Amino acid sequence: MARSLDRLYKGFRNLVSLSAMWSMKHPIYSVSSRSPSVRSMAVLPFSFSKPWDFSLPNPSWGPEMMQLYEHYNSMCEVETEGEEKQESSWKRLPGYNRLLKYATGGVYLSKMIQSKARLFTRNIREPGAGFEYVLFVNIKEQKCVCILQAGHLLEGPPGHVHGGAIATMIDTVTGCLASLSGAAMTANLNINYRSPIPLGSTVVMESFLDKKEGRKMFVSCKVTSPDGTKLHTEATALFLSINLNHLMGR
Ligand SMILES: CCCCCCCCCCCCCC(=O)SCCNC(=O)CCNC(=O)[C@H](O)C(C)(C)COP(=O)(O)OP(=O)(O)OC[C@H]1O[C@@H](n2cnc3c(N)ncnc32)[C@H](O)[C@@H]1OP(=O)(O)O
Repeated sequence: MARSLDRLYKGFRNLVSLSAMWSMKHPIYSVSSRSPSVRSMAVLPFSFSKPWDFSLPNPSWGPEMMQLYEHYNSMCEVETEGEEKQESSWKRLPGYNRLLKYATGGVYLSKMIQSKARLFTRNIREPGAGFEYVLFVNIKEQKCVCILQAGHLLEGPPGHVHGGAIATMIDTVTGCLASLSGAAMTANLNINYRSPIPLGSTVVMESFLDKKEGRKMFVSCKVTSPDGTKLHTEATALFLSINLNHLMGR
């Protein structure tokens, strides 16, 4: 069973990298209209064969989100050094609302794969209402950047983002970085909230792998305004790499 779980995790990672390669080969459509039909029209040809990728632009994205997206997405393109073409160390990660939808694993996985289960950060269907975000990873530098536009359903203090929603995103970004080389779970998360994040605004979340000691990964995260002048939140986290049997309670 351990082998089938490992295959499942590898399958998921392959899906991630294939989709990332696919998205690099097919330029993202430009968002010039605010009409909600723009996204559905543009995505339609692929929606039957591919799961919906939430980390592509949609009409709810404001100019700051689009600008940041284009900036980081351009870094994912192939780098040219003289005549030599080199693969960029930046990758955009596609975002799906289910991790295990396409997995097969028989009876052992039936406990984990529930048809109604959805990834917490991707379960609000209305574009712009919840977490609009894209993750970019740099494997060489062990760094993860997330651009986030926080929607109106994430309110905590009036007009501002809920601290739990910020924590959720920090866990997601640091968790993504910690999981690059295999499954990992959050053991500890420390957060300092420095300045409130207005609803509807866009922020940049940068996460670094500070130290690795055996199974322990010490990761930090900083949330700032797009130009980096305003610090919103700082966090440190401890992740432990796990064998996927851990999720089966074995
Ligand atoms: C998973 C699939 C991922 C797919 C990727 C999609 C990305 C999606 C992004 C979403 C991502 C979202 C991510 C999420 O939301 S993950 C969901 C939130 N996290 C959890 O639910 C985790 C619950 N806890 C556990 O399962 C276990 O406690 C873990 C696995 C963490 C450790 O239990 P395990 O039995 O394995 O280890 P151990 O107890 O022998 O300890 C080993 C060592 O670690 C040290 N230690 C342990 N705990 C702490 C602590 N709190 N502070 C300081 N140190 C701690 C301990 O002292 C020892 O050190 P030493 O004595 O050896 O020196």
